[in-house]
Order: sequence, then structure tokens, then C-alpha cells
Amino acid sequence: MAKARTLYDKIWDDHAVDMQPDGTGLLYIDRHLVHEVTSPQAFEGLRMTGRKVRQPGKTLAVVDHNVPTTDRRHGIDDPESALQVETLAKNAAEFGVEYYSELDMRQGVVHIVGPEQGFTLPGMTIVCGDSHTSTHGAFGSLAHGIGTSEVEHVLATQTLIQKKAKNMLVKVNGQIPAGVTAKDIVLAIIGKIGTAGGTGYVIEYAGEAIESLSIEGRMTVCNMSIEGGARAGLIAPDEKTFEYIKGRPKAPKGDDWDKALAYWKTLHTDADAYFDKVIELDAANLPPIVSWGSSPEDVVSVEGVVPNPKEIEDENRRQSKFRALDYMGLEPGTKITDIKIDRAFIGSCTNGRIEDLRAAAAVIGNHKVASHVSAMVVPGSGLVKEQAEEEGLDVIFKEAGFEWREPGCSMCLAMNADKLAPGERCASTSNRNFEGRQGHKGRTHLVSPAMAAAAAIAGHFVDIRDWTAN
Ligand SMILES: CC(C)[C@H](C(=O)O)[C@@H](O)C(=O)O
Ligand code: SF4
Repeated sequence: MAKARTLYDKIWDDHAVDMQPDGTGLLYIDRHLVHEVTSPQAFEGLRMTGRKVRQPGKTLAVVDHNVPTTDRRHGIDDPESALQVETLAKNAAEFGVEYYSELDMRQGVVHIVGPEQGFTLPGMTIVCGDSHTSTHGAFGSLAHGIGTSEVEHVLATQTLIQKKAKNMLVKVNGQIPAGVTAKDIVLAIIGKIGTAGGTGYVIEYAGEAIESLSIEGRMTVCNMSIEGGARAGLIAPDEKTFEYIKGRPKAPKGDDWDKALAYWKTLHTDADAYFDKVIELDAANLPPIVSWGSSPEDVVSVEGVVPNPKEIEDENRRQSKFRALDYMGLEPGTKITDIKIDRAFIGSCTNGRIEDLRAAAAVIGNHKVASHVSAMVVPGSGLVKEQAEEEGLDVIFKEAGFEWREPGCSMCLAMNADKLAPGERCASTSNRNFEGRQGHKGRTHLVSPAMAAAAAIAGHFVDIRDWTAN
């Protein structure tokens, strides 16, 4: 009988063009996403050696990190960002790659754009010079970030040299309580396994709670796999996945759809497949989560207090957590709900999809953003923005005092005009809270969209389970 395999094993086997005795493989790559930050040298490398893009139809380029999120019809003011964006436009045109400019409705954060266009499909190998490529694993694909030299390799050959990772299962059991979201689940997982817990593994997320998530929620979970150290995260595709994909511009049609569907239905882990590491979590016990430090593993329940690192045995670790407290300007024992914020950011490839904006808008009611808080909502793509406007969410946000912006990475990272000032504290729906991530000396607290919106209104963190939109 054939050996029982995990979903990761199956996708790997279906794409390995060559395997060396030491476990190094050459993988065929189905989809390559390209953005302005990690592609200039790769295209330059092709140019210098007179090579072409091997399969331009399997490559999609979009600008996201450097674009301003204010009106950009009249160009980009910052010369460095303008050059970065212009370079991608030129490279895409020269090498025959489809490109969504900052003025294209389909533009947005690359990891929101791929699924939206049906470019991301189950069972595929998907790469991008960006660590949050793991997002696409929500469709049951093997998706991960690559470095710039690998971007060049994939452009030139449509293959990638890889060593196979180990298999890890993260099983989230039980029903997700009201007020708790995919973001809280993934923050809780990282809190439990630590930022190195997934190192060397591809994580498969499974269990009742994961199955009950929408596709958007599954993307939020897979997105942050990298924050748990994993190479990639994936979820077996099901009816919800197929439903999401059907009819998207680049999804297979007619006979091709039927054939694809038949294959996609085989994409699940066999009953007796072996996982090198298994973690279980009960969703029913999860509270809304807030990060307190400068690592995504520094998380605590919204009902809790800022922890005291003095009990940590390992000296290096203890010191790094004290440093985090100092950076964040927090005292151990402070109630999370007593922490005041200056800014709120709702957006990013973690939480910039329509469902996230709906969740944030739903807590507003007649409330207004607190007078000392500046808050912004940045749709993940032009299509998310259009959908939100059709539903009137933009009006709800603007009337409450939130800024309504153009799509892009925005304040998820300080690579464009959206930044925190030194010392500013932000409730953010993004995925990273490293020192300086949202601006020099900026202080980031990672939360779900509803928690960020409620904090913007209250002026401090609140337990969303006690909140009423009046
Ligand atoms: C700029 C890019 C290479 C980077 C990444 O790889 O993730 C960015 O998207 C991030 O989120 O830090
Ligand atoms: S939104 Fe943030 S995490 Fe996502 S690709 Fe952009 S910078 Fe990276």
C-alpha cells in the first residue's frame, strides 16, 4: 500500500522535478508574484545575462509597499518610492509580465491580489520575494517567501531549489467564541509555540475551528505562519475554498474547472500520515488577544496585564523581554485595558480584506474616534475598496473620524509615507511588532480589526466582548 502522506508531502511530490540524495529538490513553480521591493536586482540579473522570463503567464507583478495611500493620480512625491514603483513598471513591460500599477483597480497588497484574481489556486506551488506569501496556503497550496536571488532563478527557470521541510500539525479544536477571530487564534498559536516554534516545518492547520473559518480568516491564520518561524502554513481546501475561487478572473473555466476540482478534492492529508510535531489548541477557551512587546510571541489576553519577565529563567530571554517593555514604555502589571493608544491602523495582508473591514465597521455604530487618536483604514486592494464603498463602509468610517485611504501596505511597515512618530502607540491589525516596524521608535500592539476599531473609539484597549455599537 502507498505510504500515507500529508497535504504538504502530496504537493511536494507533484512538483519535484528532481530529488538529490541529500533531500534537496528542484521544485516546479506554478505561480510567481512580484512586488517592487525584492524584484529590481532579479530583473537586472536577467538583463545582464541576456535571459528572459521563462513563463511570463505564470508571473504577476503589483506595487504595494512603496505606494502612498493618499491620492496618487498626480504621481508619487517621495523620489525613492517613485523610482521603486517606476522600476517595476518598466521591468514588467520589458519582460512581458502582467502588471497592476497604483492606478489599476486590481492593485493592492500582493497577497490580497493573488487570491482575489484566482491566480492563487489549490495544490499549487506559489512563491514571491516576500515572507507573507504563506497567506496563499489558505487555499491548500504550498506558498512561501523567497530571496531576491531566488526571484531571479524562478523568473529565469520557473523552478526553485528547496530542501524539504518537516511536517507540523496545528489542530485548533472547538468552536470559536463571539468576539474571537482568526487573528486571535493565530496570535495565540504563536504565543504558545514561540517565534521559533515552527522553524524547519511546514504547518498544516486543521480542526473544527479552522474548518469553521471563512477563506478570509484562513488567510489571516496562514499569513502569520512565518511569525511562528514556519516555512509555510496551509489548510486543506474544501467546499468554501472552491466556492471562493469559482468565477474569479484567472480561475479555470468549463472543462478545466471540472478537472481542476477533481484534483483539488484529493488535496488532503491521508488518515495515517505522519507529522513530526503536533500542537493542539482549544478555540473555545480563547479570549481576544493583544500583543504587549516587540515580538509576535509577546501576547496576552485583553483581560490580562502586562507580564513581568523577572520569572524567566533564561537570562538572554529575560533581558530581551525587559528591553521590549522598555521599548514599549510599559510597566509590568498594567492592565491591558488601561493602555492608551495614539493611533489605529486597520489594513495589511493580515487583515485588509472585506470581512476585516466589515468587522471593524460593525463596532462603530454612532461612536466617534477618540479625540486624541488618529485612525486609518486602508483597504487591502482596489477591489476591496470598491466593495466596501458599495456597502457604505467608507461612510461609516469617515463619519466616525477614520481616514479612508487608497490600497497598499501602508503603515504595516514604514516604507511609505504612513508611519508612527517616535513614541506613538498604535493598535494595529498588521502582523509584525518589531522595534521600528511602523516607524522609528513606534510602538505596535497587534490586534484583530474589531479590537483596533474599538480601541480607536475608546482611546485605549477594550474587551470587544463587552462592547456595544450604539
Ligand atoms: C519588504 C518585504 C521583503 C517584507 C517581507 O518579506 O515580508 C515585507 O513585506 C514585510 O512584511 O516585512
Ligand atoms: S502588508 Fe505588511 S506584511 Fe503584508 S506584504 Fe505588505 S508589508 Fe509585508
